[in-house]
Amino acid sequence: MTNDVYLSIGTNLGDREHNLKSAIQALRKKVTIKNISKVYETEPVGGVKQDDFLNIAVEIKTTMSPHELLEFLHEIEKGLHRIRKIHWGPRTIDLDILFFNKISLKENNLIIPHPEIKNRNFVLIPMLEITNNDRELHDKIKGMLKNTNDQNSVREYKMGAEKLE
Ligand SMILES: Nc1ncnc2c1ncn2[C@@H]1O[C@H](COP(=O)(O)OP(=O)(O)OP(=O)(O)O)[C@@H](O)[C@H]1O
Ligand SMILES: Nc1nc2c(c(=O)[nH]1)N=C(CO)CN2
Repeated sequence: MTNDVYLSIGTNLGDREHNLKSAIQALRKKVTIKNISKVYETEPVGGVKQDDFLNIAVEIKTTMSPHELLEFLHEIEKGLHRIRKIHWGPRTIDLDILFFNKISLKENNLIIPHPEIKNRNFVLIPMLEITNNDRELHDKIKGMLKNTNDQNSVREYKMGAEKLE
C-alpha cells in the first residue's frame, strides 16, 4: 500500500540551503516526492534564542510504515551530522512527520499528526501551499492558521544556486 505523508523540514545551523537540498536528495533514495513547498525563512518558535530557520513542507508517497519512516528520517538526520541537542534548539536538519494518511497515533516515540502543527506558522503556511489536492486537509490547515497563536514571521526566501528540484 502506498501511504500519503506530509513532512516538515527545518534547518538553522551551517549552510542552510545545502542542508535542505541534501535532505531532499536523501529522501529521494527511498520515497517518492510528490510536492515541495516554497522555501521560507522563519523566526525561531519556542523561546530558545537562536538564528532564523529555513523551513519547507514536503508531500511524499511511501510504502514504509510510520516507524520505518521515522527510522529513515533519523538516518538522514544523522547523515547530515545533526547533533542532539537543546530541546527546540538549533539544528542542522530536523525532519518531522506531520500527517500520515489519516491515521492518529500516540506512542512514546511517535505522535501523528504532529502535536505542534497548530502552533507553528512555519508549518501551516507551507502546508497550505501543497495541500490543494486534499480539500479536507487543506481546509483543516486553513482553520488552524486562522486560529493559531503563533506570531512569528514566515517570509518567502529566494534560494541562491542551490535549487531544491
Ligand atoms: N510526528 C513525529 N515526527 C518526528 N518525530 C517525532 C514525531 N512524534 C514524536 N517524535 C519523536 O520526537 C523525538 C525528538 O524529536 P526532535 O529531537 O526532532 O524534537 P524537536 O525537533 O526538538 O521537537 P518537535 O518534534 O516539537 O519539532 C524523535 O526522536 C521522535 O521519536
Ligand atoms: N522557525 C522555526 N522554529 C523552530 C523550528 C523550526 O523548524 N522552525 N523547529 C523547532 C524544533 O523542532 C523549534 N523551533
